[in-house]
Amino acid sequence: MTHIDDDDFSGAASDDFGDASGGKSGGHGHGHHSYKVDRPRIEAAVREILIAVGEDPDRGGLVDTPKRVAKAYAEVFAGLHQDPEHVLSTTFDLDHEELVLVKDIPFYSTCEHHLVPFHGVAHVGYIPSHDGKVTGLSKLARLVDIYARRPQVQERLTTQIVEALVTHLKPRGAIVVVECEHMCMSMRGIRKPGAKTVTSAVRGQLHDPATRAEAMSLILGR
Ligand SMILES: Nc1nc2c(ncn2[C@@H]2O[C@H](COP(=O)(O)OP(=O)(O)OP(=O)(O)O)[C@@H](O)[C@H]2O)c(=O)[nH]1
Ligand SMILES: [Zn+2]
Repeated sequence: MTHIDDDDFSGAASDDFGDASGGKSGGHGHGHHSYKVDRPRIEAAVREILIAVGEDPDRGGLVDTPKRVAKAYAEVFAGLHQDPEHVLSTTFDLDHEELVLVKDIPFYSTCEHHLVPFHGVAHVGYIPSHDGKVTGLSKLARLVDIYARRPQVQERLTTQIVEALVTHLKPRGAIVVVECEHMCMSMRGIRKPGAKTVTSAVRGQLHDPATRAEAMSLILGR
């Protein structure tokens, strides 16, 4: 398999994400990982967890669970093996030097502290520069997924998205706002369902108060 797109999980029977970076090394920021999702290892671990919580991993409803979880993890953590540079390499010659904003991009991520989901929406905007690049709108949503499909914390998710924009599009400014509910705060622990965490990261001209206020009013205006 030479390239994995978000839609390619019909082919999840193959675990080899080895060349998902398009042959480039570096840029994925996870050089210490092997490029493979080791499904048998996940299966063995899940079986252990089932035993450890007091379940019978051999009962009918659970026999295939380790396999299912391994398949699901390969999908949920696929972003570890995907390269943002590759996604943002589709660019257009458009003479647009004003704000481009895709808002309310829904996503699911996994809290790296508890390995339970956190989910919500991301708002991703940038101001192209004359010598910078304009990319396809869907690519901004793909960028969100690449970083969401990893063990994450919300703060890092937010800054990784904005940094990828800065690095690969060289915009005059960039803004990312992420609003999430963390299941680790809803279903366990402090148990506050509905509590929302909002994080933002701005770069370049979006630091300017008027520009930032304009972006924020577009983001928050429902
Ligand atoms: N900053 C940040 N914290 C997070 C995120 N996701 C989960 N957390 C927090 O990570 C913290 C882990 O705290 P610990 O005290 O080590 O773990 P814990 O005993 O399970 O904590 P409780 O959740 O309070 O029960 C908790 O406060 C979580 O709310 C995130 O994306 N960003
Ligand atoms: Zn958590």
